[in-house]
Amino acid sequence: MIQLKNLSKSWDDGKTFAVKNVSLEVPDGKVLALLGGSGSGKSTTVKMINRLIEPTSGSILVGGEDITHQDPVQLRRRIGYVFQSIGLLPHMNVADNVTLLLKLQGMPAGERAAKANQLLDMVDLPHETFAQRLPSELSGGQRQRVGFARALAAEPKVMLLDEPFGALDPVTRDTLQIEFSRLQRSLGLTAVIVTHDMAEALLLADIIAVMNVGEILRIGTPKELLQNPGDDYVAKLLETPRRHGELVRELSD
Ligand SMILES: Nc1ncnc2c1ncn2[C@@H]1O[C@H](COP(=O)(O)OP(=O)(O)OP(=O)(O)O)[C@@H](O)[C@H]1O
Repeated sequence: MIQLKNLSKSWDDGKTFAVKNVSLEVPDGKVLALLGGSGSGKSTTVKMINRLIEPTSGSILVGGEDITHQDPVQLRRRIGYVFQSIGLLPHMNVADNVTLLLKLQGMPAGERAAKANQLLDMVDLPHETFAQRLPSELSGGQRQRVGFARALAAEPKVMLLDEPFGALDPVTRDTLQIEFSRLQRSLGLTAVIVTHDMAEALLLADIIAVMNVGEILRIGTPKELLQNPGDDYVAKLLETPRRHGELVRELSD
């Protein structure tokens, strides 16, 4: 569903590369986690898939079509995008935020309201309670749910998620991760999720691509990485969730 071929991005005429020669594939209905430290090129990679950033070289195919020459606005209607700061419009209520894109596409108000209700219920924000609220009247986790509902409004097949759970407390994060997995599977979404948290990648992804200084160090299923990290940095990233798991097990014995 998503194919990146030798994708690179340089901001300074090839002196340094934010993303260098990245090739990967995400099959239909699967989740790929882009994992790595700060500045490793994760966000830049994701933003090239919906053309928020133009690649320096390489190609991107979505659903078999090269998207590098597609109209960015049309493209972004087909690709849901969820990011940490969410970007809800503060003066607009939740229902209008969720269906803003559909309004721009000309959907009549009545239909839009029904769609907003359906989307809010889907992300576990009962519309009777939440549809008319302003973003400032929501918790961080609730706001992130609105972000998901908005990304799902145009019924995309592909979702890009840039650290969607990063700013949430651990319990809310855990709940939203589980709900995201449920929605992703039931809707058959193909997704790329950016994270710096190995535990999150292990839990959510079918494929994990570990990035460092713009390049992919290692790509494989969670099981493949756990069985054979294949690289010191990858082994180090796997250490923390492993140690936490062992510690909790010891304490509960
Ligand atoms: N507009 C820009 N101009 C110049 N350099 C940029 C620009 N945007 C990003 N970079 C550089 O590209 C590199 C990769 O940035 P990117 O945001 O993709 O990293 P990241 O892995 O998503 O990091 P984080 O986890 O901190 O969000 C960084 O060194 C960054 O400074």
